[in-house]
Amino acid sequence: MLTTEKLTKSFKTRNAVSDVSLSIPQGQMVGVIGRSGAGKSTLLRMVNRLAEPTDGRITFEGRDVTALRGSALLEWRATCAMVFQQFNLVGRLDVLTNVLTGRLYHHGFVASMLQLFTASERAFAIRALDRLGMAHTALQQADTLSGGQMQRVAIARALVQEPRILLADEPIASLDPLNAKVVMDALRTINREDGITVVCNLHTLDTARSYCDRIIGLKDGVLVFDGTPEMLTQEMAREIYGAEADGAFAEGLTSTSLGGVPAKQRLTERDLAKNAQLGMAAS
Ligand SMILES: Nc1ncnc2c1ncn2[C@@H]1O[C@H](COP(=O)(O)OP(=O)(O)OP(=O)(O)O)[C@@H](O)[C@H]1O
Repeated sequence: MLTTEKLTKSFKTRNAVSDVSLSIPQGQMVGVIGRSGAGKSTLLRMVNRLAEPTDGRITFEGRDVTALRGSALLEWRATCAMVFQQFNLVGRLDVLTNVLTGRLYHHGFVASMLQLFTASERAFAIRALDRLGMAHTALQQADTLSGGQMQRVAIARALVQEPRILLADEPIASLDPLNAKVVMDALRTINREDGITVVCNLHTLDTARSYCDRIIGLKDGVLVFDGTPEMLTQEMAREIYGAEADGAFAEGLTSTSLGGVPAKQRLTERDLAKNAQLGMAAS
C-alpha cells in the first residue's frame, strides 16, 4: 500500500499540491487527471522524492518514505521507477546500455558508468526489451528510434529497476495515437502481469477511463475526484476541467483542448483494428 497523508508542496506562496491524502493498494492502475498546472507532475515527483514535500507524509508498506535519506532514498527511487514525457534516454548510447542504466542502484554507480554489466544483467535487460517488443533494437543508437519506441525503451529501463511502483508522468503526451495506445497497453500489461502499481498522469480523459482502475482528479493542487472510471461523470469532468470539459463526453472527445491529442489524430475503429494486428511491433 502506497499512502500520502496531507501531502503538500508549496512554491513561494502558492500551493502546487495541497493536503492530498490517498491510499493506493499494491497492483492498482491509477490515472491522475487535471488541467495543465493542476499539480499532477508535482504529486508524482514528490512520491518519487524528486521533489521534497513542504508538508505531509508518504508511506509505502508502512515505511515512512518522506524520512528516507542517503542509500535508503536511492533504494526507494529504484522501487518507485519513473518514466517521463520526454523519455530521458541518452541518445548517443545504444538501447541496451540505456536500459542497463536502470540497474544503477542494484549494480553500483561506478560500475554502471564504466558499463561493467554482467551477462545475466544484459540478459535481464534484453528480456525487458523483448516484453516491450524492442529487443531487435538493442544495439541501435537510442536517438535513431521513434518517440513511441523511445518510450518503450524507457519503460524497459524502468522494469530492470525491479520496481514495485511505476510512476508515469505524461507518458503519451508526445506520441501519436497509435504509439500512445501501444505504450498504454504496455503499461497495463506490466501492471496486470507483474502486479506493479502504476500511477500515470494523463491529459486525456478517455485514456484514463479506458486503462485505469481508478482515477484521481486534481484542481489547483486539490484532490477533487477519487473514484472509478464509471464515477467520472460529465459534471465531475466539468468540476475538474472547468468550462473546457463541456462537450468532451458527448463528442467522445477528451481533454483535447486541454493539451491532449488533437481530435483529428484520435484513433478511429479502423486504426484500432490495424493497431491490434500490429501489436507491440507498432512504432
Ligand atoms: N519548480 C517550480 N517552481 C515554481 N513553481 C512550480 C515549480 N514546479 C511546478 N510549479 C508550479 O506548480 C503548479 C503545478 O505544476 P505541475 O507541473 O505539477 O502541474 P501539472 O498538472 O503537472 O501540469 P502539466 O499538465 O502542464 O504538466 C503550477 O502552477 C506550476 O507553475
